[in-house]
Amino acid sequence: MNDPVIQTERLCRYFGNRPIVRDLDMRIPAGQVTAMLGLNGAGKTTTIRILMGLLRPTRGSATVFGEDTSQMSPATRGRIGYMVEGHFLYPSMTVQQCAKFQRAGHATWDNELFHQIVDHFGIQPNSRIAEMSRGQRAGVSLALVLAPDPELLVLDDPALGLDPVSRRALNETIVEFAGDGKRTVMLSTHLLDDVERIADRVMVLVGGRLKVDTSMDDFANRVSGFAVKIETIDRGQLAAIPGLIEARKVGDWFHLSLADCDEEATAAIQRLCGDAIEPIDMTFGDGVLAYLARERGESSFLNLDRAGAKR
Ligand SMILES: Nc1ncnc2c1ncn2[C@@H]1O[C@H](COP(=O)(O)OP(=O)(O)OP(=O)(O)O)[C@@H](O)[C@H]1O
Repeated sequence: MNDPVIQTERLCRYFGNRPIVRDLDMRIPAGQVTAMLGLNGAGKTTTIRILMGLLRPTRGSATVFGEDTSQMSPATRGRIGYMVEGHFLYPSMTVQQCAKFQRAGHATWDNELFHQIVDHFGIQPNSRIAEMSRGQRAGVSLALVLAPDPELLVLDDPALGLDPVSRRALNETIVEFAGDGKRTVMLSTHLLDDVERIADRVMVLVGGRLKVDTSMDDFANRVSGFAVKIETIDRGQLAAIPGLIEARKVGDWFHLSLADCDEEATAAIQRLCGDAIEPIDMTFGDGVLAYLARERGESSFLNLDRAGAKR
């Protein structure tokens, strides 16, 4: 098997005495699009900043192209395109000036590619950054990052605040870039629909820990849902269900989401409610939400009916 492009081992990062990234063992294979999901504050940007050599780990290690990220050589850095959250660009520059400024720092620069991407976002090359929409600025940032033809593209929440048309342009550009399987993309995002469209792999960070790291197909096969008819379940009973991700009360039913459901798990559920079990079709979004809602700690006993009645 090929060496992973990104690898972390027991990676930890504290801010003060707060653990933000915890024991992360991550392997990002070459030639795939990997999406990192997680609630606000889960540690996605912190992880990316460590991978880009901008932040040192408190413990553990991170390598990109086999090189320790805290001592990354300029040659390795040159193989990476990194687009930061918020797409910072100098407001007074025009698009062309941005390109001229950026290409001076890169031996490889594909000007035609730069202009194709800019055009795809509906941007005129002589427009000034200060006069652009957020989506257009994202387009310029992406073009600046892709024009040097990086082998690894790292995008931190690239779709933040973009309208649907700009988002589509962004997704199409990412897919096109990764398309031939020679380049690797890692992005953090909150947009589950986009992940389904463009990602090959998904990671879910929960409270700084990696709870999911798998292919999209595997994720769909490994997360299952059941509706069980039972008045109440206590925490002890929930703890006895192996692989339980989340339990939500919906009307007279509890909806249970499970990872890697096996006979033992099914038997544990049957002990609770006999045959009053119905399988639920779980979408990708349902599966991810089960992990994320559990993290927020509000969902285990959420009764949607009651929530509705309060309004
Ligand atoms: N330099 C810093 N000093 C202290 N705390 C920090 C620092 N950088 C990040 N944090 C804290 O670490 C936590 C994780 O932040 P991070 O930006 O990694 O989350 P995230 O998963 O990217 O969130 P979002 O989805 O909102 O972008 C947050 O609580 C944040 O306030």
